[in-house]
Amino acid sequence: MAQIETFTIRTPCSSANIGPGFDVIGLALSMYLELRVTIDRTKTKSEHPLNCRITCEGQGESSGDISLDPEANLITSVALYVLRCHDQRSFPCETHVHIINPIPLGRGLGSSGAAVVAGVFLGKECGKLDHLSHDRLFDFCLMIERHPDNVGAALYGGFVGTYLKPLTPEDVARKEIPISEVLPAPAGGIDTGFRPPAPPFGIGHHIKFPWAPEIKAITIIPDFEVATAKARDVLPKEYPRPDVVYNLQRIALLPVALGQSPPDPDLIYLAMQDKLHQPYRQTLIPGLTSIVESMTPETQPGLLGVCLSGAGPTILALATDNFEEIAERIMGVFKGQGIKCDWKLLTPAEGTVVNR
Ligand SMILES: Nc1ncnc2c1ncn2[C@@H]1O[C@H](COP(=O)(O)OP(=O)(O)OP(=O)(O)O)[C@@H](O)[C@H]1O
Ligand SMILES: N[C@@H](CCO)C(=O)O
Repeated sequence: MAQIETFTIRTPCSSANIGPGFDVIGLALSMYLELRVTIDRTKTKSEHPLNCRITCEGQGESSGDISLDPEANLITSVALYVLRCHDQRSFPCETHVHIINPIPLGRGLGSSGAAVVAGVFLGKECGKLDHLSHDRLFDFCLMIERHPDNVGAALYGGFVGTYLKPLTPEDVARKEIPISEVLPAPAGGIDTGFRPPAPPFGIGHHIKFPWAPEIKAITIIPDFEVATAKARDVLPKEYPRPDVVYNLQRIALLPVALGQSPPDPDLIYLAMQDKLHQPYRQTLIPGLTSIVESMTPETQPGLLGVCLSGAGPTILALATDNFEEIAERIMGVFKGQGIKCDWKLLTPAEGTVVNR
C-alpha cells in the first residue's frame, strides 16, 4: 500500500424543482465542489482532532461559514457518519482534506447537497468501503438531507427525477430519527463509542431524463442567503386541490419538454410554472413574482422558462440564446429592490467523480 495516498472528489452544484417538481426534480450543473485529499500513512499519531486537518478556499472561507472542525464541518461530519456506521471511529492517520468550494452557500444551488454527497464519498474512500454502491450512498445522503432532489442530482448527475420507496413502518421510524442522532454535535460522538443509526436500504431512487443539448442554464445569484430550512418553513402544510392539479399537469410535461430537440419555448415556459412553493417564497425573495410572471419567450427572445432555483434566492432561466440580455433583465428587477447579483451560464453536469 502506498504510504502517501491522494485522491480528489468532484461534486456538481444543482438546481432543484425546476418550477413544479418540488422535492422531485434536480439538475446537476457545471460548478463543482472539489475535495483534494491526502492520507499520510507514514504518520502513526496526529495532532489534529479525529486525525483530520481541514483547509478551505472559496465560498465560506473568509466568512467562517465552513467550519475547520471535522466534527462540525458538514462534509467531514457526513464522512464520519459513514465511517462510524462501519465501526471506524475517526479518519485514517493522517488525513488532510482541502476543500475548494465555488458554490455560493444558502443561495439555492445545492451547496449543502453537494457537501453531503462529497462527504459520503469521502467516508467511503477513507474507510476503503468499496462495497458501498452509489445507491447505498444515496441512502446515507437521505438520512441527512431528507429531500432527494439536490443530492440525487449531485450524486448521479444530469437531469433527474427522484423518488422515495415506500418503507416498512420500522424503516420509516429509522429514517426519520432526529438529525442530531445521525450527525451528533461536536463532542457528542468523539470518544463515546456512539454508533449512529445506519440507513434503511433502498430509501431513494432516481430516473435520468434526457436534456436537449441546445438548452443552457442562466443562474442569477442575489447577494443574500436564504437558508433552506427557512424557505421550507414558509410553505403551507396543506394545499388547495386546484393548485396540486396545476402542478401535476405541469410536472407531466416538464421532462418531455426539456428533452425535445429543438426545444419548444411555449411548452417549456408552461411546464415550468408552479403553485406549490414559489408563491409562498416571494415573502423571502423580493422581486420573485415579478421575474417569474413578467418574462416570456415572446417578450424575451431565447428564453424558454424561468423559475426559482431550489429554495432560492437564485433564479434559474433556461434559454437557447441571448444569455447576457436575459440575465441583465432579471438583475434589473433585483436592482429595483436594492439587491446586487452575480450571474453564471452553466450547463448540465455529470455526477460525482473520484479520481485517484
Ligand atoms: N462546502 C461546504 N462545506 C461545509 N459546509 C457546507 C458546504 N456547503 C454548504 N455547507 C453548509 O450548508 C449550508 C447551506 O445549506 P442550505 O441548504 O441552507 O442552502 P443551499 O444548499 O445552498 O441551497 P438549496 O438547498 O436551496 O439548493 C451552509 O450554510 C453550510 O452550513
Ligand atoms: N426541494 C427543495 C430544494 C432545496 O434544497 C426545496 O425547494 O425546499
